Amino acid sequence: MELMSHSSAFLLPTIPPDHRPSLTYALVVLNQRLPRFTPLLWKHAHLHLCADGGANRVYDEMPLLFPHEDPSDVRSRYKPEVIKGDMDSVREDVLGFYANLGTEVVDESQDQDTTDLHKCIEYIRDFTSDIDKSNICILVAGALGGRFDHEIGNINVLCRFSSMRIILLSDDCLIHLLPRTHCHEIHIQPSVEGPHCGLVPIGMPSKSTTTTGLQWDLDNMEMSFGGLISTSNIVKEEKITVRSDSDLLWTISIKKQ
Ligand SMILES: Nc1ncnc2c1ncn2[C@@H]1O[C@H](COP(=O)(O)OP(=O)(O)OP(=O)(O)O)[C@@H](O)[C@H]1O
Ligand SMILES: Cc1ncc(C[n+]2csc(CCO)c2C)c(N)n1
Repeated sequence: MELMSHSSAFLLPTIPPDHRPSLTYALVVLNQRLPRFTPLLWKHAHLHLCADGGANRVYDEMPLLFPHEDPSDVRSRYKPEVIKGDMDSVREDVLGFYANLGTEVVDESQDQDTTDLHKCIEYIRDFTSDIDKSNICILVAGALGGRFDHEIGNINVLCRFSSMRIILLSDDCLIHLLPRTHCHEIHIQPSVEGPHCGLVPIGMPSKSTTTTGLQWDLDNMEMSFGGLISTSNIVKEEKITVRSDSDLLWTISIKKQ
């Protein structure tokens, strides 16, 4: 089975040049309070999208993260390339401001069956070549905490686009999928993440999951919702390995520095 490597190096000020896998990052900003490290994610990303009301957050809150700078300087520096959604949350003044700077606005108000995050992931999927697709990692800022229907909708996007690398982020933790098609190596960045972590089967029970590097490792164990899931686990080594017959969600805490 093919190996898939994961690392949260995007939370470091500079990504080590020899870092593997070498990925291209895209950032999607949602309509939730911006995580404090959003400027760092922005710097690492080559493409920046706002999901509908996410544009209000960039406009209103990016300047608050740079209290000593002129807000208009900050706003022109953090200009999204795309705003996409059903346009029921983004304010007219914000839309006008970014449209004037050249941001592409994609109005999908006719589609009331998919979320704004879903629409943004489709944009990235459809405008990325097949070669780039395997190299792209989508960071989603503001995806967790707040309204539970939104949170679970965001997690559902991980499952609907299970062949893409998508990482949901809040100030406190991150979540991504470990598809059952691969075995996984997770390279922990101890300066910025851990030690709390969890592994949760999603979609169907797991008959067999095996891990190394955790305080409570699983050895060919069954996991299911309503049965055993691994929460409040602790990373013990800098490399965690996971192999499962079911898709799993991996979550790890982000350190407050
Ligand atoms: N409280 C929240 N928790 C998690 N994600 C959120 C939250 N609020 C918004 N989002 C995310 O940001 C995206 C854009 O938010 P926005 O408020 O524009 O959505 P919306 O379509 O207006 O939702 P609704 O009509 O249900 O309020 C959503 O699709 C969702 O992914
Ligand atoms: C069964 C079902 N439940 C809820 C919605 C509503 N909905 C889901 S995504 C979305 C867009 C949010 O920007 C809206 C309004 C639906 N269409 N179908």
